[in-house]
Amino acid sequence: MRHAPPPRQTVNIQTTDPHANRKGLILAVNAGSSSLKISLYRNIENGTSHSQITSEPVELLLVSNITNISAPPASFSFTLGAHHTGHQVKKEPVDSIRDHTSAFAHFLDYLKDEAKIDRSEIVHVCHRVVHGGDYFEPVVITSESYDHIERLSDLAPLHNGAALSVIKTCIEILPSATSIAYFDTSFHRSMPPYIASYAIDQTIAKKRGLKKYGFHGLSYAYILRAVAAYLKRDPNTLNLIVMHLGSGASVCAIKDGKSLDTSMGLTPLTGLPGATRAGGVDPSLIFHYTNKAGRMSHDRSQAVNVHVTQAEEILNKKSGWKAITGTTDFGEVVKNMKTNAEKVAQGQATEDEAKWAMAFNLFTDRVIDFVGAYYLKLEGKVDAVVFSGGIGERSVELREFVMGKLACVGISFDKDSNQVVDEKGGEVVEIGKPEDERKVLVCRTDEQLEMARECFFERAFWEES
Ligand SMILES: Nc1ncnc2c1ncn2[C@@H]1O[C@H](COP(=O)(O)OP(=O)(O)O)[C@@H](O)[C@H]1O
Ligand SMILES: CC(=O)OP(=O)(O)O
Ligand SMILES: [Mg+2]
Repeated sequence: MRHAPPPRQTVNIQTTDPHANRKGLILAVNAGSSSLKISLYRNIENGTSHSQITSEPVELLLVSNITNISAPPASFSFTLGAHHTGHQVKKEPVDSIRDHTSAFAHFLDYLKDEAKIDRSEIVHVCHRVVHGGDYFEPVVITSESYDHIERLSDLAPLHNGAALSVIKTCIEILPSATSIAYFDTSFHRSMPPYIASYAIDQTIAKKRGLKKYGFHGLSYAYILRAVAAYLKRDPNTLNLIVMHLGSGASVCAIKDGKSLDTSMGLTPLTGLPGATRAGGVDPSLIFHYTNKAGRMSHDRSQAVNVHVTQAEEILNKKSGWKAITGTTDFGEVVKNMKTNAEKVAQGQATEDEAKWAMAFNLFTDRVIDFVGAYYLKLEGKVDAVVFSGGIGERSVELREFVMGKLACVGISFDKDSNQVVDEKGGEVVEIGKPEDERKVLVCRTDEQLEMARECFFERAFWEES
């Protein structure tokens, strides 16, 4: 069984390794529910016969973030060099971006015109694929693996279809590059069967693969590695409660460096609410919401075949804080909540004014449900509580709320440090009290780097290229 990969701070490449010559560029593509994040890397160890790699094996050449894909106009950014220190060529709303395919096409134009990168230099394209089913290891895209991912699209309707549409484009436009799928589900294979199973007929469950898979695994693997490096600890000794809070949000309990439990399930729908996702609801709710729950949805916004019922469409695309407030942007939710705070406190807010606090309170309430449960599951032995994802990394208010609740178990945070996270560089920022053994951290997750790094270290991929 392959667990979370060990830290790769120091790696030996043997002189005799015939595959040490790992030349070429790696493109890493992360199709999130509302975003497409693309990073291009160059291998630092080009052609070296023997070396000690002391930091990342790959160097970031450029990064493009396309956000708000599900709530147009999408915002497109293109930065040469690293995220925060690089030279931003462009950041603008782009009307022509309506889905992940058009977002990727827009990126390719910039790659050629602005970065002057010859596409033929790209040897591998790593794709984040959210649902891998029983595929755990990264796989080269062949017609068989493509079909496998396509069959799973119905179990990740906001994701697998989007990833496949980008994979299709890559196969057509970058024919000399190998497309490789990396799965979010892989990290959670360590969940014990009693945690991963649902209390249903086990014969049917096994036959149909009806169990908890868990998602955001590339992010959790990256965070585990980054936190271990920051704390100077062996990742296999770490117990963490990690919150990945973005348009899709989940919490993971990591015990001894392995996923013990996570809040998403068979699909990325359950657990916490998301931008357009309901999160966990009583399954009966949907039959009271609509009498067409079982009918197929007519939504054809996905480029590849995704077959979902109206129930799934409502709960995945027409719910979440978008349904409560009208916006998918949690930053807006927080801003408007603060504007209306006084009226809400005085009981004088209209429903329209109170909806922002309602969305914030509902979301954070569910976050602490899982944090509390995982604290007990880890028997209080927690080395660090980690905030991550677009909301976890940026929302001072959300972190303050969650940390306020954790005070009752003695995990405290520093209010001032929490305020200035945005101003600090680095992948991990500490917001706990320095003297506390149990750390409170914000980790800027990077699923693209996780894939590129794994790709660099996988000899088989370089043998094939
Ligand atoms: N300043 C902010 N405060 C709170 N939430 C924010 C802020 N900025 C961005 N966000 C939220 O982060 C989300 C994006 O998170 P991210 O993890 O990047 O998304 P995805 O789930 O698509 O990968 C946005 O949709 C928005 O809701
Ligand atoms: C699994 C999932 O919900 O991913 P994202 O948050 O990127 O949409
Ligand atoms: Mg994401």
